[in-house]
Amino acid sequence: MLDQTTNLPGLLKDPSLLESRAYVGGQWIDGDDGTFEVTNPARGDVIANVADLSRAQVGKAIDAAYAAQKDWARWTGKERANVLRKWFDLMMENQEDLGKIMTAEQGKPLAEAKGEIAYGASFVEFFAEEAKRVLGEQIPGHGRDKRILVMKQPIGVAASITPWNFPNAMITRKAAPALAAGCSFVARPAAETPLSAIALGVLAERAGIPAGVFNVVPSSSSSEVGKEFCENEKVRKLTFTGSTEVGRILLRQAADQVMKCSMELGGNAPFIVFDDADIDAAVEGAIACKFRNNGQTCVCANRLYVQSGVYDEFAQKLKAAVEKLKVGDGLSEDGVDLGPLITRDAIDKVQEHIRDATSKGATLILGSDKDDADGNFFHPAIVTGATQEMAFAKEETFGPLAPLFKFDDVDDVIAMANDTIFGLASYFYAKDLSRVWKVAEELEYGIVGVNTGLISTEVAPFGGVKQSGLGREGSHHGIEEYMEMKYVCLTV
Ligand SMILES: NC(=O)C1=CN([C@@H]2O[C@H](COP(=O)(O)OP(=O)(O)OC[C@H]3O[C@@H](n4cnc5c(N)ncnc54)[C@H](OP(=O)(O)O)[C@@H]3O)[C@@H](O)[C@H]2O)C=CC1
Ligand SMILES: O=C(O)[C@H](O)CS(=O)(=O)O
Repeated sequence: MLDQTTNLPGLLKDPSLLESRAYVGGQWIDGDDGTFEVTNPARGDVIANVADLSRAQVGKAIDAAYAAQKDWARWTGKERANVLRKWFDLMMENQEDLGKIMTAEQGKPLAEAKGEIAYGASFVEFFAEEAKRVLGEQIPGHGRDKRILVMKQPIGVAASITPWNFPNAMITRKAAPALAAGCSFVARPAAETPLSAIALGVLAERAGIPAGVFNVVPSSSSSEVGKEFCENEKVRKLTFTGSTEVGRILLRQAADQVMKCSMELGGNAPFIVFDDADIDAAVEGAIACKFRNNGQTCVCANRLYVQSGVYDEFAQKLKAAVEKLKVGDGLSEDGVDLGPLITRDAIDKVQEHIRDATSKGATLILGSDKDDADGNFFHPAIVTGATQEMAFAKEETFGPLAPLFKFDDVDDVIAMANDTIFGLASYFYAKDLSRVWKVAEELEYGIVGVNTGLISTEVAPFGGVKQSGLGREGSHHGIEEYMEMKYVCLTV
């Protein structure tokens, strides 16, 4: 660990954004279960002691959301749009401070954290606009005296459980469409990164979002909160981003109420480079796709398949590019590309995958399976000679390891790419148009990046197939997750 303490309030233009209480029903409250520590993963020091809410207090937040929702739904779409737009404006006005809070609790370099604030804010901006465009239908009746109306109405109270890797955007990607639709919202952030979520509550209050419409319930016990969300009859929608393992738990719990769920779960993205690819562009895309957030995203390339004719060139150019990446403390050093991993466990998993691969014949051409720095820092690694028998072919590494697989035939690589229970993001680089169509159609994934390694945007429907999830977030489709459709049959 770096021997330096984090004076976070001293870094902020507006220290009041650094709140450690919960935001429930428009009130700032302490936790009945005391507080839990939030640490800086780069330095290991405690940066905040955050309110630890009990399950009963989470129940009270649900009550507040339930009480506020009906009136919020009576606002016009434009009225909701105006306060959401104000929320967006406040996020962007405070981008620097929100970025510093995120880097302090999550570790990503400040530039990347500020980028996430803009990304997270873009969902608020987008769904502020969508709030005015929730349309119903009139369908020609099945009888001369029948008139058919289709209404779209907000589902009610929505509850979210989100991970530490995108502490701002994973909440706004859910809360923005929910609020735009006229739902109220209870957000439970990851215990590793609650400060960014609480800061969203500070700005929601300033934006004029009514008390009880947006609530933040930090807690050290995620399972208790999950049970409250799934068992409380006032909750009508559960939206989760995280591992498939936890997604399964929540789906089982939500089944008792047949609750409407959105699940953004794990991935194992293939990144395929064909021999007609622009190799330099493919290397640039691989860096962006593999090492974004230090490999800690569900859409990061987890397996890199390179056609044999360009394998050596790609491996050499990728190694040269990765060697230039700077590892360091995103709060105190300029030009840092890779911050710390979130925990020691995250490092252990990367090391485990490297050792598994080399024990099965892979070659480590960059990096080490040992920590080369104290604490949570781990330098990026590349292995060649990767095969489908190695752990990363089935498990998500969720860290800075790039395994290179060699292939010859297009049908073989599609089969290998699809040989996983996951189906979130996939990528490939090629120029031949018939090959592009064939591969894009045959990859079994919710997202396909063609000649790009970055696919994250508020205007597109983000989500997975197979065991990577249910539903879509972002785009005009995203608001449907928070609406119910009502068919009215009028006899006239
Ligand atoms: N598809 C996507 O968009 C994303 C997928 N992921 C996947 O998640 C994994 C890594 O992220 P990670 O945060 O560790 O994932 P986890 O699934 O462990 O945690 C995600 C969230 O769920 C909470 N949680 C954990 N167990 C329970 C439970 N029993 N009931 C209710 N909530 C629970 C966690 O709380 P706490 O941390 O406080 O325990 C956290 O807030 C990877 O597999 C990654 O692919 C991650 C981010 C995005
Ligand atoms: O949690 C994640 O990994 C995100 O869903 C990835 S992205 O939407 O920020 O690309």
